[in-house]
Amino acid sequence: MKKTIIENGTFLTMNEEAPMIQGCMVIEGNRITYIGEEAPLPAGSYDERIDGSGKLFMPGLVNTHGHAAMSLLRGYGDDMALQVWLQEKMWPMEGKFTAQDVRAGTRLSVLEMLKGGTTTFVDMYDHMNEVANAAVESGIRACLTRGVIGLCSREVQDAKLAEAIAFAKNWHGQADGRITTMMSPHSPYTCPPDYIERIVQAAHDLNLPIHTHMSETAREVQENVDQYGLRPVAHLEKLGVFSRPTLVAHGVHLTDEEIEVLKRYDVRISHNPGSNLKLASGVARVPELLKAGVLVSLGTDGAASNNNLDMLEEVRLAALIHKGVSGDPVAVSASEALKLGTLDGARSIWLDDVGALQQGMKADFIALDIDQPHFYPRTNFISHVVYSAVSKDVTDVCIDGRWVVRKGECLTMDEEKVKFEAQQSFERLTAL
Ligand SMILES: CSC[C@H]1O[C@@H](n2cnc3c(O)ncnc32)[C@H](O)[C@@H]1O
Ligand SMILES: [Zn+2]
Repeated sequence: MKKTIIENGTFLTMNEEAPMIQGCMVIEGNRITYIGEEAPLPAGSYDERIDGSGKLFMPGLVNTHGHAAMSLLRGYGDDMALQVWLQEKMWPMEGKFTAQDVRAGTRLSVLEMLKGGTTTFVDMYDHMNEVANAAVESGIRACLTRGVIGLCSREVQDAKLAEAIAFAKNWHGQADGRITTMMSPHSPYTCPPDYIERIVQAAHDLNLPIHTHMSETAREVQENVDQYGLRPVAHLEKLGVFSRPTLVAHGVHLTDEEIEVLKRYDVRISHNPGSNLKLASGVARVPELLKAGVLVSLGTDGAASNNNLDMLEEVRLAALIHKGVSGDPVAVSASEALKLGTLDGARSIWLDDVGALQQGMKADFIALDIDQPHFYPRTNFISHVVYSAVSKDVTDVCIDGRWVVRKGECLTMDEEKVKFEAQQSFERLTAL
């Protein structure tokens, strides 16, 4: 098994016992086997020695909600509210997407995410074999789910559910365990109650978690009350969704009581600050969720509502917006925000061995070039990463012990080809 040592590095570990280490880290196969001030073995004992001076090493960022293929629609429907944006812009265009388009859009997104330091992403979409193949090819870690919208005939519902089940079964644990799967009713407003119940049953049968959009806008909450007499949290609780491990995207409009319900069921919330701001959906009650002990993580959502997949930006937004709306400068601290984007992201998708630089953890980490003006003076690197760093600072990315980005270049994907094919797909779609 190959043994690599990174020497003379600055390590931001996300391990509370030793948050910052100046020293070295050893990787054997796909695991971190040592991190500390002194090298554990003589220099000649390693297959590879990497000089980490001038670099900050930290866990890879974990993007817990998105629709990668939607990068094809970046800039296609700006400055609109969610329902209008979905109905008038996204769904008509997505209706024209072929598997090839999903492949092109997903590969573009994966390239962007890798270069910006994201090592794991969650994706809910259609044509998911293309998404899984992009994960295999690129080396990224992924938690994937065929999202289903049930506003269609029973036959089409059946076909979509069968496809979601087959996808989840076939891909769970693939790519050396880098791929895991979930089951996804898109939302309470796009899936009739009996369809949600059938998806929950399938998740039980497959022993898989559920991922869904919920309580993203005030309008959605009101319409749920009008249609079903319940707010979305009570509605999904009644349909048994929370009887499965659940990751909810958005959760913007929640009452104190609903936060308690989510805590009781250990439901996890993917906070998508950039997308929520852009779609004017509101600001999630993250300080209250954290105070109640709900596990919160960060997501970009699709690039059509963000409009990038820059997780460092989401970390910064998470640290900033809650100060702004509450008037409390410690509403979400820098270290809390960074935890949401790394360790808690991994925990939110039930990955217990990624998200920190620690002995025994999977080797999913990134390096930032800290020999730049905005990282000086070298005082508090947690502060510098959250408030000063930009995605361009990411120079190297290692996932599952494999380098996928070195010196800013993706080693697993042909960048020019990926960009060309995405442009071609967009042009074909808009010409139709
Ligand atoms: C069934 S595949 C996923 C589906 O979700 C749509 N989508 C993208 N962003 C959002 C969002 O913020 N809220 C709800 N739905 C969203 C996307 O267009 C796909 O159709
Ligand atoms: Zn979404």
